[in-house]
Amino acid sequence: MEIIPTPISDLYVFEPRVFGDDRGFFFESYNARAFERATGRRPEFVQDNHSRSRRGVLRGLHYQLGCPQGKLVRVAHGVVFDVAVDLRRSSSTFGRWFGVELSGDNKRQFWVPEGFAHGFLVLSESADFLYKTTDFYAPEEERCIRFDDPDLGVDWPAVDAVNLSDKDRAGALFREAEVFS
Ligand SMILES: Cc1cn([C@H]2C[C@H](O)[C@@H](COP(=O)(O)OP(=O)(O)O[C@H]3O[C@@H](C)C(=O)[C@@H](O)[C@H]3O)O2)c(=O)[nH]c1=O
Repeated sequence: MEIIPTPISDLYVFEPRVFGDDRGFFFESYNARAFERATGRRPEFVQDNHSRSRRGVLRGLHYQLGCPQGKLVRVAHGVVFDVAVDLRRSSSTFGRWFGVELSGDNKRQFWVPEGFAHGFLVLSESADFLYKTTDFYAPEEERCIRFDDPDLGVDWPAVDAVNLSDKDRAGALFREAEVFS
């Protein structure tokens, strides 16, 4: 597994070693030892999630204020632009975002630890998005920041139309959002 550091501390992109042969391919989609070597952590993942979205769907930018979740995310089929925003006030990169293309072809994974907001935009006809989380879903703790917040200025790839849930359309401005210490 290749570890690709990012300009934001604790945020990593992983590229697994893929073994292809005439049957197809094999790769380890999670290995606790390799994860610990890369991040210095061996979290207990308690939930695995899978969503499917059409082209132009944008889910985010989401986080849980209480019960914050670290998320190890990947795409099994399709292409997305995946974004994490540092919401840790004490961080030197507070308010900065980082984005990476994740696809069924590049098999890249993105580790988004607790203290970040997370979202993605689907660039292919559809995308199957899979992720492991370090805490359980806690709807009362869910928060959403607008994907197009002017202070964050995330440079999303252009799509014909962005498809948002009602919840995400009502996302907060970054400057008014509750964040982490
Ligand atoms: C996230 C989640 C949703 N649900 C339910 C609630 C709701 O009825 C339905 C759809 O929920 P949402 O619209 O919140 O799903 P979605 O917009 O896909 O939410 C996800 O977005 C990405 C970007 C993340 O980072 C995730 O942590 C999560 O917030 O699924 C669960 O039962 N468990 C869960 O863990």
